[in-house]
Amino acid sequence: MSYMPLPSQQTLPSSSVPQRDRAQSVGIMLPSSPTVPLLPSSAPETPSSDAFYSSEKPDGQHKQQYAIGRLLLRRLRRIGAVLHASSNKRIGLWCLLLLIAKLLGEVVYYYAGRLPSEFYRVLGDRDVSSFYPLLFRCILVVTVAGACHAALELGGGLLGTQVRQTLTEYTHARYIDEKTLHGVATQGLVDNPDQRVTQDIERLSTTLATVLPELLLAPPLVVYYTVKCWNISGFLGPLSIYLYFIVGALASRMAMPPVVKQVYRLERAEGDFRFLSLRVVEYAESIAFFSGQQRERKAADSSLNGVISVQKQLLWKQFWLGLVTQVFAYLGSTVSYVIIAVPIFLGRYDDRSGGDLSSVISMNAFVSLYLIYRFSLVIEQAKRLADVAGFGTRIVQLWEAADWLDRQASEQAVRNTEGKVVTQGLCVGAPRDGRLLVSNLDLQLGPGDSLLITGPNGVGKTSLLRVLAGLWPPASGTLSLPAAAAHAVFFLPQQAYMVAGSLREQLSYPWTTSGQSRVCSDGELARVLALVGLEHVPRMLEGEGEGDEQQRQLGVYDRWVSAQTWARVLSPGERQRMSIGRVLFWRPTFAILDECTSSLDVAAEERVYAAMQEAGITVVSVGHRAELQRFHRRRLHLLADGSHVLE
Ligand SMILES: Nc1ncnc2c1ncn2[C@@H]1O[C@H](COP(=O)(O)OP(=O)(O)OP(=O)(O)O)[C@@H](O)[C@H]1O
Repeated sequence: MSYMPLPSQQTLPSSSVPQRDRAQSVGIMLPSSPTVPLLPSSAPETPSSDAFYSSEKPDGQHKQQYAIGRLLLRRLRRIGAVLHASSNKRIGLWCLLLLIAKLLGEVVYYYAGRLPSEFYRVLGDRDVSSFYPLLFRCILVVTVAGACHAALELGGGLLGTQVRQTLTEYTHARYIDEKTLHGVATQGLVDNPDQRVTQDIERLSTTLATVLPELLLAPPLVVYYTVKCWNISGFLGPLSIYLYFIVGALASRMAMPPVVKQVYRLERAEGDFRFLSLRVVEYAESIAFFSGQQRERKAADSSLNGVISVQKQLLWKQFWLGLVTQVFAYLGSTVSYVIIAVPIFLGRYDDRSGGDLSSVISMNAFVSLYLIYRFSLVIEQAKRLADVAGFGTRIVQLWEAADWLDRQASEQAVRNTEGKVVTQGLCVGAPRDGRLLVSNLDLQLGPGDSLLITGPNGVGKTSLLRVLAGLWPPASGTLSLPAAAAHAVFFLPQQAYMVAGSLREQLSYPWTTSGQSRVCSDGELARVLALVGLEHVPRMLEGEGEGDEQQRQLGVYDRWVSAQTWARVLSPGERQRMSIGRVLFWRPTFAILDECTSSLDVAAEERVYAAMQEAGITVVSVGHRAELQRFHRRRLHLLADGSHVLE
């Protein structure tokens, strides 16, 4: 037996403050305590992104603004790199087709733009013989323009879906993995991750599909029309248009950052609002028992008010941005008059008269207006770019949280081939306030060394299990886990998780471990169900899917059942038994059980523990009942000051 007294309120000496700053700087939300080294030393050095989202001015420093701009660019570049590296070749194909349609559309638009001046000339000269061919050309041009427009819409939509699929699959691969899902959920690294995956990626993809062709096509068209404009009015024309563009771009650049921040804040507020609505449904019974409807209604209204208020602020920020872009769009036509006026007042067309002069003026006006239009289109993209920046930031933050957790994972767990759980000087800290929960734990558990962890509420039992399961990093010390952990260690939380699927899938969840699936007979499943006292469940499912011919043809173990139905028809105790059934099905070397029998009566608890013992599974349990001790060879008692007693 070892006993390690420690002074109370002890905290861990650590170098976590700069690490925390660095993680927050990439937009990962971390607990405020500076004492627990949750962050890796290799986190990237970036400016504080808090300034990026909040409405407060980032100290008014240009340097910081510049750094935030660089951070934003880096994040957008990362999205570009993911799309570029993707095996989804259709993205490139749709991009190319979209560009071709856009280019064709521009050529047709150019010809359509010349038609009025030609009509002026033909009508001015009363030239009937030229009128009909011109009319025919007009119909042809309009038809091709319509086809190009429809093709652009289709191409844009298809490109958007391909981009969405690629980014979502990449995000799934980064987010739904061994560590990230749990880390993001329990450490609250980013807000509303579900919304980032489902909504933000969709919005980013749709907006990107609209913005990309405009921006890609802008440079060659601008060069082409600059040359044309130069021919009409000399260098003064393009010069005044370029000046107009530079002032417009600078003005919209100034109005854009507040919109980006606000888009980000609105997404967050929307996510919180949706989360609240989901919770009301999930906890409908608790709310009904407490008669808490009034309070829930108030909370829902208040969350809605939050969303509306941020939405209004966004509308105002967009108003200023819209004002700049629209004023510049309209100013463009005024600039075009100046450009047309210059050669006229210089007397360049003095030899022309009547219809001829008006057709030349109309043609020149079109060329200069078109150049201005191209530039104002670029300025107008500012609003969409602000959306891209806001959504993109939220998506990449999730990837950055995954990167950060990956680095933690690679630093924390060593694997051993002896199939043991070994800790040396292991310290566990509370994530939020940095309190030391467990200190200097030296433990060696081999197969058969079952351990019961006890201690008062909130002392750190679950936190220790998370560290032992390799889900959380230790604050300090070393941890060695059996190799091929997925097969060797099973972790059961207190709240049983019911998946959507058949009884076979429910019991054999997660269907594969260490990349291997297990084929099992109905008889084997019935045996496992009997061990945990759920032999009645197949009978309960006999009526399932009655109206569905396909379902009825399936055996009772294979009928599909929704997750809601599972949660509704099984009591909390039955759900816990089902979850223990999975352990008996997979027979891992170690099962780490976090009060996962809390809803079972004493007899049922003893029955499942006996079954696990018989199956040769070594259990590491957290539990409060004294009866549990006889199923464990060792006991670890945690004390509130971070010390422990190991027997
Ligand atoms: N995800 C988290 N984020 C921040 N703080 C946490 C988190 N999980 C646990 N804590 C804090 O760490 C401390 C230990 O919690 P833990 O759940 O490990 O206690 P426990 O001994 O398992 O409690 P109980 O007996 O009630 O289950 C608590 O003060 C808790 O508030």
